[in-house]
Amino acid sequence: MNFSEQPAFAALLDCKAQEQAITLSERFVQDKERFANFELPFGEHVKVDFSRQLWSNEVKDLLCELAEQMNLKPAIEQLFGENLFNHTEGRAALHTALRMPKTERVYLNNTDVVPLVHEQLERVKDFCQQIHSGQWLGYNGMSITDIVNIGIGGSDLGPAVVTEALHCYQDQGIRAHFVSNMDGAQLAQVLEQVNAERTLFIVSSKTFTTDETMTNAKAARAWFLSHCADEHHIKKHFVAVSTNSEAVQAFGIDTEQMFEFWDWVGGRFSLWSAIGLPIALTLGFERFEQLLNGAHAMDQHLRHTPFEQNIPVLMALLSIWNINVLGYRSEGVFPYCQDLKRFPSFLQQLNMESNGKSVNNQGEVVSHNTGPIVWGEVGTNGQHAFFQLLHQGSQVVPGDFIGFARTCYDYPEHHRKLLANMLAQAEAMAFGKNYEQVAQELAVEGLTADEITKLAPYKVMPGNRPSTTILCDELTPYNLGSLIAMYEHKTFVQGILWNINSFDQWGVELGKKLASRLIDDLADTGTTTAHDSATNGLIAQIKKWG
Ligand SMILES: O=P(O)(O)OC[C@H]1O[C@H](O)[C@H](O)[C@@H](O)[C@@H]1O
Repeated sequence: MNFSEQPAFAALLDCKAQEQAITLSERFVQDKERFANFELPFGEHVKVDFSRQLWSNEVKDLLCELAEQMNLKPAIEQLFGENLFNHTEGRAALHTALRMPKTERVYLNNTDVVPLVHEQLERVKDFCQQIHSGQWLGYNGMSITDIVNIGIGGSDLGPAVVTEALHCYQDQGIRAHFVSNMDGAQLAQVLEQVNAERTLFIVSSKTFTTDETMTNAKAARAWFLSHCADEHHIKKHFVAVSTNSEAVQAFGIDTEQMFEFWDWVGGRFSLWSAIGLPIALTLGFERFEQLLNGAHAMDQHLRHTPFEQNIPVLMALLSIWNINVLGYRSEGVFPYCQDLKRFPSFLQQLNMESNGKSVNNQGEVVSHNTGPIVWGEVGTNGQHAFFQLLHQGSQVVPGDFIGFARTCYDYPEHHRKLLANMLAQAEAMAFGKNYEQVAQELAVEGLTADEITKLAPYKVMPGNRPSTTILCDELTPYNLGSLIAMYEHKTFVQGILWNINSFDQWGVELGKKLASRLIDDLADTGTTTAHDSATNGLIAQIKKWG
């Protein structure tokens, strides 16, 4: 049954008007303990403040009831065992097994997958040891200083985000570069920075058929061979991470140089597998393990915490409240942390590719809204770009502020100001500034009554705009693992509530097919007439100018 037919959802709709009649300012006045009542700890390092959401305990209870009615509890249990969540591809979703300790067991088709996971982790560990100790040498007998990860989507964003985010932990003498785009500019710029003798290319692709990755990998191999003409040396400079050993071999990488993962790991959930090799190489294997441990701790929290205190469950339920009841269809994410600059892009893939669906698990078109538009930018940069709309625009965008009490950079004044700005923005969104306050300020500035009447409306900030603040003590590998897993589980819980398959992505297929035909059309020197007039016309113009 769809959630919109559940009794708890009807009750939520019933209380909408009553809830909307109370502003956040009034809520904080009425309940002096509102922060204490709505903030939740995750272990000792993370606190999540839900007090600035437009909700009450009654709404929270109804949302938790809705989760019960949608059988969330058994669904969460299934995420840790044999399941068929990705039923349109006949696959399980078992990324939680990637961060389980050796002692746990997860059977899929009568095979325990946990030993498979640890076997690959051992290989990653061993490989890191060889690279870091200088035992693994390039074709000229020199050690590796640079790695180039060639992959896209889940085979790029996860390792890229984590590697960048943990910049302060990059102490292994390895620089990481990431090439994803079909625009050759990216590959060209990376190749300008590296030396063939000391570079390792990691070709990462679950399918090993993705055109961007294959095109970049072939070009990288040709570049490498232009420096060292001997094909035998490829094995010292190219490794693969994939589920498709045949395609890896066909590309010319021996399976001994291949790290494996499995079809029960979705691309956007794969950074915990050998896809995380760039993380382990740049930060060290132990830090990679800490990242996995942090994610595992969040898995335990999801599995064993009552919904009322369950952070990812509440994040998902709040998005149901904001999207399906209050009608706010986009979600902002604002990390006040330069090293998390690509985190919004990572979350876009995680959430929008997972929940950008409009057909339910029974094959019917849904009658309710599903995945929001997820977007964002690091603070304070965003404040000087789009925060105007957040404060005074005609649409309300609930946002997540993410901050860290400590930083590894020795700029204490910057950090204090950075955090002050984060707190200020959440405060301004929540409480705004009313007409009387504005008028008073303008009077103090010496404006006449007439001038105040004219100017004040433009300066009013409506406030009452919801946000959540996620505060961590520090951006450590462990905390980052927990944070990413928190958003993974939010995405999963949303999918269960919306009754959609969060693990397929058929929507990306058509464009890929059309592109492969258009590649030939662009190569053909004649006139193209096979498409609609717009495509034909643009092809003609490209050929004229190209
Ligand atoms: O890892 P690959 O098989 O190369 O896939 C890379 C990416 O491309 C696909 O088109 C999907 O949209 C993504 O979910 C995936 O992560």
